[in-house]
Amino acid sequence: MGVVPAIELTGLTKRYGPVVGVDRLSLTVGSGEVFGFLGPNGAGKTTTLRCLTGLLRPSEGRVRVLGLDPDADHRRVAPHLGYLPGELRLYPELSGAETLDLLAALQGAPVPRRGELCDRLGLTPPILARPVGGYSRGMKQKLGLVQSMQHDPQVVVLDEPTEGLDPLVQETFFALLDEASAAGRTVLLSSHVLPEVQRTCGRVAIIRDGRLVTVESVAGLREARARRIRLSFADGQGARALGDAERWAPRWQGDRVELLVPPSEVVGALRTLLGLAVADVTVEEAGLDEAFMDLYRDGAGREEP
Ligand SMILES: Nc1ncnc2c1ncn2[C@@H]1O[C@H](COP(=O)(O)OP(=O)(O)OP(=O)(O)O)[C@@H](O)[C@H]1O
Repeated sequence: MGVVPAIELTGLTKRYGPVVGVDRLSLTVGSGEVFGFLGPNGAGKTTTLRCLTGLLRPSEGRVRVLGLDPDADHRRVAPHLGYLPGELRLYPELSGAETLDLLAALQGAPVPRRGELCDRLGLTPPILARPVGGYSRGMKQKLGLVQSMQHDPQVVVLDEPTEGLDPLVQETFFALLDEASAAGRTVLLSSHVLPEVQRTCGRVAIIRDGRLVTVESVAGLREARARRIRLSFADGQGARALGDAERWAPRWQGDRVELLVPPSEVVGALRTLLGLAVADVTVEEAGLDEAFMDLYRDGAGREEP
């Protein structure tokens, strides 16, 4: 497919009557990327993924998967696209194997990876022979993962893929993502689980209220994250004036104070603070989840209309 991006959204807008699910979202994801899609509840993640897989028609804007319109060109896109919905609905009376056959027919492609994926995820032939109505939540999720990759698609779209999976199976899933990326496949992964995103994704987009807040590399987010400076004072006087350092929103607990300071300002902050009667000081990186949380909460960098 040459230089055609695996996924390209241009001004994607989806309205449900008066409710705007996604608002002018533009995003490009290249081949071989494992791309994270994050945002608080109701941010528009599922809506975006449904537009990407041709299940919803955009109100405005353009969606391209491998250069094709997944709505108008559904039959051409389907063999190259895998999708795990957030709420997988299955026919309870069909067996696991019949379910995979049915979904393969909809994908319109051979399923060269089905056996290997079932093996690795522990879906044995006796399990696959049972009706899925009797499957546990984790077993259903595994079946969902197998169907999303059984036809070895170029682009895999996963909505909350590790829901219900035990930690061992999650490790297998992470290995599958690494392998997919190494093989030049593209994975778009919507998730609320920050360590999972940190572990698997190269870049992440954060959306909020249907709008793109930021697109960042996970490494970039890590570098930009604030440093946590903790100071303690030995004289038992509790909270006191911190001079210039007040602007980093000090949080006091008795004689100890904590500040979150941008990396470029740490040295200046320490100069100011160490002029006070400090008994002890530590500086450490704040967690990546805090960087995410700030973006979730504030919508930093969000464009106004
Ligand atoms: N079928 C629908 N009819 C009306 N409004 C809808 C419909 N589907 C989604 N919405 C609205 O669109 C917005 C985005 O919802 P969406 O399900 O895409 O969010 P999400 O980011 O996937 O949320 P979550 O993390 O809770 O799954 C919400 O305000 C939601 O109420």
